[in-house]
Amino acid sequence: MDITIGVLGLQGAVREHVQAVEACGANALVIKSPSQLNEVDGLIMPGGESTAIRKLIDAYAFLEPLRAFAKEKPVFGTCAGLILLATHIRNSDMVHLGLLDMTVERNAFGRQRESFEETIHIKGIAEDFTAVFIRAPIIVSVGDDVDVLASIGDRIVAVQQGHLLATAFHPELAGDHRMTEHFIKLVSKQA
Ligand SMILES: NC(=O)CC[C@H](N)C(=O)O
Repeated sequence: MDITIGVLGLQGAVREHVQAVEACGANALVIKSPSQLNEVDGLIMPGGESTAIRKLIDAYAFLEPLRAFAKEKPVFGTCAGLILLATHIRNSDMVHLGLLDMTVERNAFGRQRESFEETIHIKGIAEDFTAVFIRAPIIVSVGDDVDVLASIGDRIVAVQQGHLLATAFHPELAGDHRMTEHFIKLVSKQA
C-alpha cells in the first residue's frame, strides 16, 4: 500500500501515532512545516494540549494550509486534535480549523476521572475497543451531516463527517489499531 499519512508534529503524542500508522502498513511522515502537507495523502492531528498546539500553528503559519488540506483530504483529530477540528468550543469564542460541525467541551470528564480506560463500541469498526481518555474533551452536540460512531452514555466520543474523523480518546495508545486502520482506509479511497 503506497499511502503516506502525515502526523502533525508540533506537540503531543506524535511518535505513538507514527508507530500506529506504520503498524497498519502505511508510511508515516512527521509534519513540521506547512509545505510538507503536499507530500501526504491524509493527516492525523494528535492529542496533547490544544492551546499549546494552536500557538505553534500560528507561530509556523499552519492555520490556512491546514484548513485548505482538510477541505481536500482526510484528517483525523484525536483528543486535542478533535478540539482543533471543531466548529464550536463550549464556553469559548475560540475556533481553530472550524471544519467538523460539532460543539466540544474541553476537559469534560472532570478532575476525578482525568485519565481512564473504557471499553467502547465503535460503529462499524470495533465491538470492544479499549479507549484511553486523557483529560479528554467530549462532543456535546453534532450537526446533521455528522455520523456518531461512539458514545459513553450521552457523551459522544467518536464522529465522522465525510473525510473528517475525530475521537475524544487516544486510539494510538491502546495497541489496537482498528481506528487507525479505519482512517487509512478512508485515505486509500480518496488517494
Ligand atoms: N489528551 C488530550 O489531547 C487532552 C486535550 C486537552 N485537555 C486540551 O484541551 O487540549
